[in-house]
Amino acid sequence: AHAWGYADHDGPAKWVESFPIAEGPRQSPIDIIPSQAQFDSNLKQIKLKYDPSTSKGILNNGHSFQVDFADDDNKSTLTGGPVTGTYRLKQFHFHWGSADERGSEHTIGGTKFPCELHLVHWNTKYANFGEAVNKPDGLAVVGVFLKIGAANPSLQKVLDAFDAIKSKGKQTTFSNFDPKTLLPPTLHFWTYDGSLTTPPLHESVTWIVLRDPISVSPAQMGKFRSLLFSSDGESPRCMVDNFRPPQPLKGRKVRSSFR
Ligand SMILES: NS(=O)(=O)c1ccc(C(=O)NCc2cccc(F)c2F)cc1
Ligand SMILES: [Zn+2]
Repeated sequence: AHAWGYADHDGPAKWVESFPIAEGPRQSPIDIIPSQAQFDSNLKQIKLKYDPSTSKGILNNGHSFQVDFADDDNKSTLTGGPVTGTYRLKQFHFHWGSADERGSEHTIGGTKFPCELHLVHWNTKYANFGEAVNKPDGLAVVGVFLKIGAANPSLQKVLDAFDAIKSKGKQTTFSNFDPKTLLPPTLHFWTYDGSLTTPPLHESVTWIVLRDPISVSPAQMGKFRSLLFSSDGESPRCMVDNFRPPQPLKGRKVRSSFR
């Protein structure tokens, strides 16, 4: 079985054994070097239209936790930015560290953030997520950095559901949540062609990494670290450091929507 994780025995350095694309030409995440990004005046603003009624549930999948959305119509979509057509919101999830000095997947000039939010969207030119997930233009993921500061009330709504999803496989309903409340004040972004940052590492993602972070308090980061990788009955393993380190750029260009 393709059991993978973030420990020494099954972590990012080992993924290539089962997923050779781990050494492919468009792997994610990357280190974004702002001075080497190319401003592209043809990049449109990204338009995120999210309907809170599409939020369904929250699940601990043993690698992270995710909030899932109904994606049977165009109620919650991403358009504009670097993408053509309409991409539907499927889920959002996070990656975080065991301490505030690490946790993000993308880095900015080598700077790591304590946490990174990923809003996952699939291209409606394909029938569904499963069809889109391995196509070169199949997915668009918006990445948002979290920076230590004031407690984030919108994030707190998500964290308040954690008692019901502490261990792997647990899920509960999560209704009427508006992911727009997790976005920073401006949608300036960097964009590049990349991949899923977890196995199967499909090279199917147009990455849209927002320049501005949102806030998270130290106590809220502590709540993230209270989740477990392990399922009930197994010896408890704290869900921390569930991030892949930056991968080689291999000649790719990173474009910016801002000067
Ligand atoms: N961190 S990220 O934003 O790059 C990322 C986003 C989505 C997925 C995912 O959906 N995985 C499960 C999954 C389910 C069905 C089919 C798949 F290929 C698959 F990867 C993995 C990583
Ligand atoms: Zn992710």
